[in-house]
Amino acid sequence: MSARPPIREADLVASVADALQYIAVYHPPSFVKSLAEAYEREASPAARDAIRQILINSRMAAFGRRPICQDTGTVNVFVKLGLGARIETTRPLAELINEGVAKAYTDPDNPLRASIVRDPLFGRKNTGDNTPAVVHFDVTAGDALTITVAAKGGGSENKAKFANLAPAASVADWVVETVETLGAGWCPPGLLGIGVGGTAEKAMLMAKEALLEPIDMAELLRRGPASPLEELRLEIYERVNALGIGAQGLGGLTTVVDVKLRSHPCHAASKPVGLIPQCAADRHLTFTLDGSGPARLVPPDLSLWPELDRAEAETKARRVDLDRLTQEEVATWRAGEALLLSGRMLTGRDAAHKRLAEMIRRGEPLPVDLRNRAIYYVGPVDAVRDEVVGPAGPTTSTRMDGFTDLVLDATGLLVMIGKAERGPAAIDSIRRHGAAYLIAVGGAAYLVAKAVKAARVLAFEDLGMEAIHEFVVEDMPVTVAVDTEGTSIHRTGPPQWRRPAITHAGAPLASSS
Ligand SMILES: O=C(O)C[C@H](O)C(=O)O
Repeated sequence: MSARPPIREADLVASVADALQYIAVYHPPSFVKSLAEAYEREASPAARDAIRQILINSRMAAFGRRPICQDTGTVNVFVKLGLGARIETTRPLAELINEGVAKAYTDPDNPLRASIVRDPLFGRKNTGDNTPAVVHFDVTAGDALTITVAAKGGGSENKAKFANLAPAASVADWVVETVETLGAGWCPPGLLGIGVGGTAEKAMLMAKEALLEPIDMAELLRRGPASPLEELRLEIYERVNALGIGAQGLGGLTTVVDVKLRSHPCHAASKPVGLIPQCAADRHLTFTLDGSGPARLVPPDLSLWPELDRAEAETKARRVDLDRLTQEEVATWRAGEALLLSGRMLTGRDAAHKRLAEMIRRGEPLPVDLRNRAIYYVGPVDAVRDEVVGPAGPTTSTRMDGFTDLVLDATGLLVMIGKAERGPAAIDSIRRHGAAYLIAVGGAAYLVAKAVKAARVLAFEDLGMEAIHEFVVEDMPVTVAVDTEGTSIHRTGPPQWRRPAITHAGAPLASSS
């Protein structure tokens, strides 16, 4: 039998690029199925509407071949290199992988947002092509090269946690207590990846790798646990969902659709635990190269995506004209109320806020007038073809909390739009200023972008996706998250849906290891 031909450099680069393009637009079918089931089960109207938007968005992204989320992620790559694999190259493997990443993210047919900044400490300048990826290598037996690519959103990655527990401490207790502190910035409903054992870095790596396993919680619930590890997965799944956090932290039945857990031997004195949440933009794919050509990626069966429409939710929503916004009108909005926004809004997120705050502190005139305006915390994907803007879902507002009082004081800004909860100081400032905070659904970026009818950059163009834009929107769906009285939906929603945790067999859950 003749030996296999070597893996060609070009095939490797093309396969990485194709896989990243693929996962940017197609949710894994197992995620869509679980989310559709969660939608059917959901009893909380606010959470149900959020899940509906995520599912509609997922279908639009799959059919329109545009990113599910504006945050097209940090590229995580897991390489399993068979000892006998031959690659026809003189270049380092990571360099080839990064060439594939750059090719995917700058694809003119479907450009993905570049989110990576070169230097995390100083300058924070965007690299422009989303490189470099974070690459992990594992040398295995055999002669194949297996690569898993994942695109991990910043909001969920920001909520990763690690603890070195006492050997007798309960992992389930720690996970449940920790998830309760995470807020909604990780865009639930999603998954939890948990790694137990090894060392600190091993536990975190296992948590990340666990997220790449197929979703099988429905199957596990049906057949019951077959091992202590599966029992623990079930316990955590039931207890986390019993917290009532729900989709987008609005309060509801489903916070996680699955809990993935890996373990590894560890020191007798230790019990390292890594926890990494996965947002609703679950994106990963594995392919194998054996020298026979590039990976052949078959599009999923799109009939799996449920066909839902927004009509029902939108007929109940209050219409708001952003061009005639007054403090009196904003004061009539109540936390939890659904709004449809039309008119002009400004955009600005982390880097723009930092710059605005520096200008305010130096007493310099600002490049935009924020008085009585709304600002949307967003970093959109670049537009293609007839689009006004690419996918443009909200970013985590909590990161803007530190600027809120200063900006509200100095500018007369009236409305902020983002996702997830605001902290106590920001809520207090919103109340004192008679302002309001609204949320769009994180993970519904393409759907939100369809409400944007015109877009232009107004200031800080050098910040790229973080520049200040002006959007003209029509019927953009949002929910009042903090009203002028300081009532926060993220504080009032989840307690209403909190319930005692029961086992899959219906018995009350006592905590285990
Ligand atoms: O960067 C973004 O667009 C969003 C970010 O992933 C977030 O969830 O806050």
